[in-house]
Amino acid sequence: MEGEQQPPAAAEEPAAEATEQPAETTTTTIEEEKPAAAPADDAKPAAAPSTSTTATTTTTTENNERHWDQTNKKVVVRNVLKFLRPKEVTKLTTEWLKGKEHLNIKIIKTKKPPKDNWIKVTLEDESMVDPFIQLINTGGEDGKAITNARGGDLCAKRANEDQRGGDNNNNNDNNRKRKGGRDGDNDNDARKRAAAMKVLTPDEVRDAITPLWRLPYEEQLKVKTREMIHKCSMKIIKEIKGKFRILEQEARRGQRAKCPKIYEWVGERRAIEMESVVASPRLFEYRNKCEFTCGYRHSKVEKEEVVKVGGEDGDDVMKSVEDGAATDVVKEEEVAASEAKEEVAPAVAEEAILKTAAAGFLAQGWSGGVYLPHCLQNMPDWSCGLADIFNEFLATSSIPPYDSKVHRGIWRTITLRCSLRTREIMVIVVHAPAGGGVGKRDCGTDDYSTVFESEKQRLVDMLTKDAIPTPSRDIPEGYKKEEEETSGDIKVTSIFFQEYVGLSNPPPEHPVQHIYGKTSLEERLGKCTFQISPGAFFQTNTQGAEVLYDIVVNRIKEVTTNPQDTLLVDVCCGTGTIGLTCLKEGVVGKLVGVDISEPAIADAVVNATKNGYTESATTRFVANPAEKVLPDEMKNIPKNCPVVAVVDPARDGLHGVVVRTLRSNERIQRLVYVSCNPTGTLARDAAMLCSPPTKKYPGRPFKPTMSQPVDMFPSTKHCEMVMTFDRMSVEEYEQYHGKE
Ligand SMILES: C[S@@+](CC[C@H](N)C(=O)[O-])C[C@H]1O[C@@H](n2cnc3c(N)ncnc32)[C@H](O)[C@@H]1O
Repeated sequence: MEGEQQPPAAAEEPAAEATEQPAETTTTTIEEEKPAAAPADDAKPAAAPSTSTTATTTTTTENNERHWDQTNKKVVVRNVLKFLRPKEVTKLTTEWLKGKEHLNIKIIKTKKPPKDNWIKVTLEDESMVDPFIQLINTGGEDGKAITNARGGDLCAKRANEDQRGGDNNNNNDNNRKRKGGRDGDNDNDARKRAAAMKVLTPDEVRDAITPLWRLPYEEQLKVKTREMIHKCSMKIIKEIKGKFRILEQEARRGQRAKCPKIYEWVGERRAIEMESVVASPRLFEYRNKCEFTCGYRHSKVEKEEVVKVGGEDGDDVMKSVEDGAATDVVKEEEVAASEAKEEVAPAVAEEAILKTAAAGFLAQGWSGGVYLPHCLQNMPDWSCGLADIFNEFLATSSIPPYDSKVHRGIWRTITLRCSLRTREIMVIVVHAPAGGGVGKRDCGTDDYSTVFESEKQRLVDMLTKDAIPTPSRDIPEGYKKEEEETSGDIKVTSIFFQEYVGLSNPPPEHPVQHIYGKTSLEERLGKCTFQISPGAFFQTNTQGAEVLYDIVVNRIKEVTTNPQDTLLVDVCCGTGTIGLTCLKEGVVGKLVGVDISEPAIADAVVNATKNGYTESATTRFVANPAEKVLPDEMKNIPKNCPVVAVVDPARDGLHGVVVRTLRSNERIQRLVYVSCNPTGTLARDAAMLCSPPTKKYPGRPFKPTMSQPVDMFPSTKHCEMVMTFDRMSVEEYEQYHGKE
């Protein structure tokens, strides 16, 4: 997430600026090379079948394996050349296997970041991993080495043993060599580790997670408005001008007939007028979803209270003399034995830091341990109260937290979702298999199968037996307790466990195991009620979402002269929130929603009925990637039906096919783009929507006509944007491009 720096699992949260997408291609077998598929993110769920009826969600772990991450089938091959195109990557990997058909190795996917010299290869089956590694590292039976185009040796390793291309095992030999290469590097590493081991003060935690917290709210809004002007509207104009320049160059080279004159609006001083950021109705405790990482909390201990216990290999293990609570500390060292040697540099060990199993935020990366949410103004009391329960549980659990560096341990993340309006709380506990994470030891010391079920039950009891405790908060001055709209106890009403072996976070449709209470959360937003399943997206600031959706409703209302007959195409519709709100507000009469997430679409189908839309002619929800189904969905809309569109993609923005479809369907005169990444992917997509037509992006261009930022995350740098695009008129278009 951008400013807020929630732990990594928050799929819908703003994260770092969009980075260059690695080239990822899918091939089938070595004999039969299929054309490269569209780039897709590793973490993206597989395509779901198109459906207009209720999409059922698997709520058991029976089929877990089907969905599990393919970590065990992934190999990282290093020392390939940089800057290979997807086609070249496919060609290269096919060449590796040429003449080796008898080895029966099948590559199903490759991933190659353009600027790196490694390729991550996914094999069809785990049994192919060792022969493949052997082939790359030692050559074929003919003894012919497999090299890169310059004759350099390639080096293959299992992805879960490789640091940069796979994960984070610091014991990587290559790494050692690199680190040991220069003394200065070692010093730097030690310094970095020492800095990482520093225990942050509450102010420093707030600086890391809510970096604008020191500014009065009015100032925060000004900072965000300026950021939107410079990094969103000016960036879009720069990108559009860049596209004109490319067209000019192509025309000069004779690659196109002519280049149109630059559109007048693009050259204007304030080509995209940016409105001031609309304030969030709640400034504090606004989050309805909190995600905690399980790990170890670091706290300084008085030196007199600590004896250093020399581990077998001289490991620095600290033990509290006072209460004899060494077990947790020692346990962690056990779980991350090899890592601990690297982690605790001698200078650092002197600092006497006690580590206690806990859940919270990684305010300074994994090495710095987890920090409690109690000092953060945006965290509601209920989430801190639940964190207290989790911390009591973890500190007394015989099962350790997961260590993502060595992929060992069990408890991974905890997601809490709450509706203050219905007083319901949903808890989702993500854990590695009870038998051990992917980095488990052969000796079985990571196997917690015998105690896992009883520990699960103990946690459920702790979460549901009594009222949520009132946490003791450490909030700075100026914090005003928000007034609640409803009263009464807030209770944990549903609990899920989710087993996951992958290295990152589970995709939305990864199966969950329902353990307690209701199977979904109910939230009220505007005039609608929504069911939310564990894997479905929902805006994390409920009152902020009402402001956001109001703006969208008004932008749509402005152009629907005949609302009852108008159809809204809601791309990335989630649980149907925007579309159903528009129906309820009477600004459109029909709705087609598309979302890649099956659980979200299953919710959307229920939500349509919940809010009074039972007719299939009124609502249709499709569970599939928009790039796959939108072209046909658009074709199926009756010719005489007026259409408006809203898109609300995740941080990686719209797929090129979606931009092309929206752009080329000139019956869409207005497009409302809701973006959680206005300085990144919105700028990119806006330029593709507004530039002169090309073969790839045909159709009269759009123009941005209103840009309304909305603050959904006070105290953080993040900002949501509603940008309205209107189709350029035929007359204006002809001024630049002549008559068709
Ligand atoms: C920011 S959320 C918006 C959801 C909804 N509009 C709302 O406000 O609750 C982005 C949504 O995009 C969906 N998504 C991600 N990739 C997609 C794709 N390729 N096609 C369709 N939907 C996608 C996610 O599942 C998620 O529900």
